[in-house]
Amino acid sequence: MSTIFVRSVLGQSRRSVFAAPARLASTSAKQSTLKERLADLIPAEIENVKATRAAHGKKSFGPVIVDQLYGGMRGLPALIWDGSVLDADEGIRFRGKTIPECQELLPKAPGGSEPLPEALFWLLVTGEVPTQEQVATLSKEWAARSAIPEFVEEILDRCPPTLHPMSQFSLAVTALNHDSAFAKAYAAGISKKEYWGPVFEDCMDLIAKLPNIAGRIYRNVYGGGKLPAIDAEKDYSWNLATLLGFGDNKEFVELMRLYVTIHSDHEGGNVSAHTGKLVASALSDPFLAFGASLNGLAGPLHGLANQEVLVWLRKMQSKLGENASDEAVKEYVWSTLKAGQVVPGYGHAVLRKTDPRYMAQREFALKHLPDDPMFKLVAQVFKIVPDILLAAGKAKNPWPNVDAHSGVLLAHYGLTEMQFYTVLFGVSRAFGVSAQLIWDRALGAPIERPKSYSTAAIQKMFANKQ
Ligand SMILES: CC(=O)SCCNC(=O)CCNC(=O)[C@H](O)C(C)(C)COP(=O)(O)OP(=O)(O)OC[C@H]1O[C@@H](n2cnc3c(N)ncnc32)[C@H](O)[C@@H]1OP(=O)(O)O
Ligand SMILES: O=C([O-])CC(=O)C(=O)O
Repeated sequence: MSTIFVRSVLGQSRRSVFAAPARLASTSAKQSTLKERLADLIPAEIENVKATRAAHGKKSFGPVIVDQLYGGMRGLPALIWDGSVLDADEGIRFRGKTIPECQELLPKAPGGSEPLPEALFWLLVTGEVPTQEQVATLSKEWAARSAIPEFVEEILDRCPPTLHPMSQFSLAVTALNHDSAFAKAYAAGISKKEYWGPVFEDCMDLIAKLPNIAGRIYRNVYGGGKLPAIDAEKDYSWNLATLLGFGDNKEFVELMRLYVTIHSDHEGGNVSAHTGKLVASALSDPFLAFGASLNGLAGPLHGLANQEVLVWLRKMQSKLGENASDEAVKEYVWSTLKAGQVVPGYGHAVLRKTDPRYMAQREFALKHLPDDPMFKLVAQVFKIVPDILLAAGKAKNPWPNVDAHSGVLLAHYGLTEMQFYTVLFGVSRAFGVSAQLIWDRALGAPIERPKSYSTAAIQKMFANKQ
């Protein structure tokens, strides 16, 4: 447990569960399951939050300026989420750990070198690095929960292949609400204090069922035959890769482990995470909440950008041919801007440096596919775009984000269907949203309801106060 104490107004010392660096779960938790470990941690964190609110609840957290009301609430401090924090220059930390630290510390598959997403989920939920055994137990538990109801299979089978994979994904996830443990428990009159238990069960089911949903969408839309069964002896990413038809490619399986780990969470305010939190604050169950997250992730300024990047690169390639000169690429980038379009994969609402998720994927490419022509184009664009965005003078961040790199890795291994890419992002984002929903219910987070103002009210408020 943490060594950092928060002093409450009652003068009692409170332990902050998550204030100290993550430590090995084995030292404090023996071999408990994730749910048992969470049950241990919740009471102390409830007290920690109470103490923090008692000590600081009435203090100002800085001014709000009118531009923030009109400007997408950029930078407005408005949410609490301990699972991950985003620094504008450094990028994301999961429970205090950078991506390279996660790559080093989290358990890996036998013979693998990328972290297992199971371990990342344990870290997000508990703040602790799990043991190899705890991770293996989680893989097995997810495999055991992986089957999707027949009627959800039928919904997917009835979707026209022309329906975007993200719409199919959102439909299927929403329909899982049919068997929600939380919705049933709520209808039966569960006490507020117990909410987190069935929400945890729903989140475990949600994550577990996503490979079957993603695999079915992929095979329905793009062909590829009957969906194989989940193998309970294998990890989540191996199963995901296998259901997509790429399980026999070890490098692709490793890519899935890295991909699902790094796309999982990006603090609380991004569109998909915040949407899930908002919808669940009305006590909609995790399937309804995550369905809504997916609908946000499907927007081109958010998760769909990974599809848009590859579409844009392919268009560039077909116009300029392979091995285009820097001058030709520059001209192409300018033509995108002059047409009033964004350069997909560049810029960010918070980041002001190159996204470390981009760098992790670049490292993967340098290790496994340094000569891939499309990777070379991505690297060439990386050299060229930032200067152009700076010269154009609008984007606050000219550097690449995570979406600038993911598509080229997937395409290298033969997953060339760009419209499917955001589904994989969604599988990963379920990890972060789930961890957040579990903690929100454990800590009794209330329904969200910020205040909106009319422009007339703003004008009246500041009339004669120039
Ligand atoms: C997983 C993720 O969600 S990562 C983000 C994925 N999205 C993309 O890659 C799409 C391209 N990027 C963008 O559209 C933006 O940079 C966003 C949506 C990511 C961030 O938006 P904002 O926080 O509003 O960015 P910012 O404050 O820098 O925007 C200022 C101006 O620069 C423009 N701008 C920002 N990024 C870009 C870009 N990549 N290309 C062209 N123009 C850009 C904005 O459109 C805006 O123009 P406007 O004043 O005419 O409205
Ligand atoms: O943080 C954001 O706003 C967008 C993003 O990169 C993510 O959600 O992964």
